[in-house]
Amino acid sequence: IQNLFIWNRLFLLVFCNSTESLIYFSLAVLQALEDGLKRADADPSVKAVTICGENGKFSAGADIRGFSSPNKQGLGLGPIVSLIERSEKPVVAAIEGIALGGGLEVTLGCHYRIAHVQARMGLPEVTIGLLPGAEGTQRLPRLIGVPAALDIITTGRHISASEALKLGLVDEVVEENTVEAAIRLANRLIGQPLGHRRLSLKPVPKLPNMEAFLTEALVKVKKRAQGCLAPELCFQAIKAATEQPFADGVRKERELFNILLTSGQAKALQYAFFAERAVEKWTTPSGASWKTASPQPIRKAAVIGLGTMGRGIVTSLVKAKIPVVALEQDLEYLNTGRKAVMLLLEREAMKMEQGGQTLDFNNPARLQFAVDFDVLRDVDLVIEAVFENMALKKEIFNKLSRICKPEAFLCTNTSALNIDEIASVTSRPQQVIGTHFFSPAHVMRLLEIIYGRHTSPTTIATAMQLAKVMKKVGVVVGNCFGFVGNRMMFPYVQQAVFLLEEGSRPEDVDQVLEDFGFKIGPFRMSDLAGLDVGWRSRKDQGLTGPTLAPGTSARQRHGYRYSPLPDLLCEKGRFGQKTGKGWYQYEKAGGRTAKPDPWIHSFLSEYRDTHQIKTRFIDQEEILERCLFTLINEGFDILAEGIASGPEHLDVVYINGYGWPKHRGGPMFYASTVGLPNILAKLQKYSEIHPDVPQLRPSAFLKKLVAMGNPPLNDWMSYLHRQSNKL
Ligand SMILES: CCCCCCC/C=C/C(=O)SCCNC(=O)CCNC(=O)[C@H](O)C(C)(C)COP(=O)(O)OP(=O)(O)OC[C@H]1O[C@@H](n2cnc3c(N)ncnc32)[C@H](O)[C@@H]1OP(=O)(O)O
Repeated sequence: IQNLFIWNRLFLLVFCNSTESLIYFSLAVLQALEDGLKRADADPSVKAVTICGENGKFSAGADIRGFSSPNKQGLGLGPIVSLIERSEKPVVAAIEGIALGGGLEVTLGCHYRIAHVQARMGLPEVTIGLLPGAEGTQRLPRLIGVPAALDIITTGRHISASEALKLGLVDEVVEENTVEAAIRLANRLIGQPLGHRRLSLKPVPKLPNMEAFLTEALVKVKKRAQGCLAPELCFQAIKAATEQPFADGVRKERELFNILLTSGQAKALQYAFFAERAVEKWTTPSGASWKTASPQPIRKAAVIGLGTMGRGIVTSLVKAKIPVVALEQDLEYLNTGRKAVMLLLEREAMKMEQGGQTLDFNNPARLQFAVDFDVLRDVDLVIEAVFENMALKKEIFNKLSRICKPEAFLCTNTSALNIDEIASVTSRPQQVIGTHFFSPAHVMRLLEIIYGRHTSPTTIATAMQLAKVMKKVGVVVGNCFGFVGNRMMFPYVQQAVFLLEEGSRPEDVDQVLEDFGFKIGPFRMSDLAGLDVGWRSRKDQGLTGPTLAPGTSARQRHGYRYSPLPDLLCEKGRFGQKTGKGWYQYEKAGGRTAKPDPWIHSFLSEYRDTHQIKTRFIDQEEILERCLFTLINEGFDILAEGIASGPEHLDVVYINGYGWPKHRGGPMFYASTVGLPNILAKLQKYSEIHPDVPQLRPSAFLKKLVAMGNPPLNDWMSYLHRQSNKL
């Protein structure tokens, strides 16, 4: 390649056992980049430079692990980007695969950018609690303007090559070999002036109403951030670009970057990034994992029940391009379900069209509706999503076991029911598995995958593969009441209700938890989900309703504290949003705006009078600690019982399914930041005050970890194994 200096073999990280490579900067890569540029500059035979990645991928940016190491890798990238920009020889970036974070910032130093049509670009630093700290917050607004730069930097979203071209982020999009196209362009550029292509020398394009635009944008950014610091600091860095010369803007960017780098939020978000990837590598206590099991292909699936969950699941399968049969019990239910599914799919198709994609769902080979179980004979996998009722589920599974082909997998969408009991009525318990979707199922990313006593590794692998194809985060967990998510949620909600008995109001409790970062507090959540759901479950468990033994104390069950408050609300027809009244009042049945309800306030004070409970002021600290620490305490029991194979699993469940603020890393990560001795001490304190609440009694595993000196989260599970070995 005569007059060109081809930058190649720079970024290489071989991952998994595939031949693909994902590239991110290490110190060695930075050094090589700097040395090479200097050599290219000094060598008169080099007339132009092309920078590309290897194996069809440009760069995934800096090594995220490097940010938490004392020797912070990637920090020297800004000066190298400047060095590229200053080069007297034209430098062209050939973007293939991905150019993310520092990878994209390198291309902003280049004088021209060519992207392959399938390339994706972005500055996702905000998602790991940082900002584009290699001068990206100063160059991008100069290239594509403030509104587009703000959007890309504060959301961290990936953009396609065609969007990048429209925005002016790249100069050309090619379908053929990108590196060759870049070399051709570089050849044409030799000897041409480059000054106008150096972004640091350009002004930020003016807006007629920049000040007003920025004021409004900040409000939006803050609202979306929900307590996360990085989006606001990204905003500040871009604002600096609009107000200050390039060099001062870079100084400001560095200052803001350092604030973020040393913040707990960046650590939490980076932990969450790796936690999500760690749960993909599932294992079970018996040693099953990807290494021991291969997923089976799912060429056709079925969904039984077209209620809220079934509709979302069908939509997810269609989006994943898996042919699906949707089944209902009769034509009336089928028609209602069909209309609802088609509406969801139309909305999804519209959203996808905006991103240049299509969704084919009007083809009967892709989506079929039926009432007859016989159509299930040839499906590879069934997801049952009927009403949460054991007898009904068992009846369906028994039927499925007789009708479906022997190799078909049978999944149940349940939030708490026993997988083994459901599997027991089939002739293939090894192919029965729980798939707990979260509502709305076509939106929520979490999929709890619950193996029973007889579930085979192949079935787990197939369910995990299905999650991946549906672009969901599958988390493999063991079988127990409520599995991981709901089991941890029970003590949290229970404490919230106990706090009402003692003196709080629903809006006080919600406010504290929303200030902590939850999307919605427990009472708003309960109103949204419907209070009748829990009521039905408590009736099934004999905790309330006609099966309750006469003479049972109103506030005790099985010798422990019980609050009948949610049951009393249901008896009054207050089911939440759907009836227009619950813990809050709404403008109408189905309304969404929660308003504190004076009726609830007087109902609570009458309740306290009836039960001779002295109303007391409960401060924010107590609300937060009692709700969160009982949830975390349950998490330690779950780990000790082997229901989940590590704390990351619990954290991924909570971040993706329960609105836990990601910038706090998940409940178990949060526990590690609060310090286990502190959590233990508080649980001990509250447990002494409320001895009739077993959920406040510290878990033996938590006590063990404190006794072992509060080890880091990564080491927790090793203490558990040591403990079991001794036993
Ligand atoms: C004065 C201050 C100056 C500061 C200068 C700062 C300069 C630059 C900062 C940055 O660049 S920050 C990093 C920005 N980049 C990202 O956030 C990208 C993160 N990665 C992804 O989004 C995805 O991994 C992907 C690149 C889109 C690929 O997705 P895919 O689904 O194909 O694979 P994964 O399973 O996600 O990843 C495979 C494997 O690779 C690991 N990995 C990916 N990216 C990084 C990274 N940037 N650093 C470290 N490790 C990375 C990922 O964890 C997986 O590892 P394993 O689980 O297989 O071990």
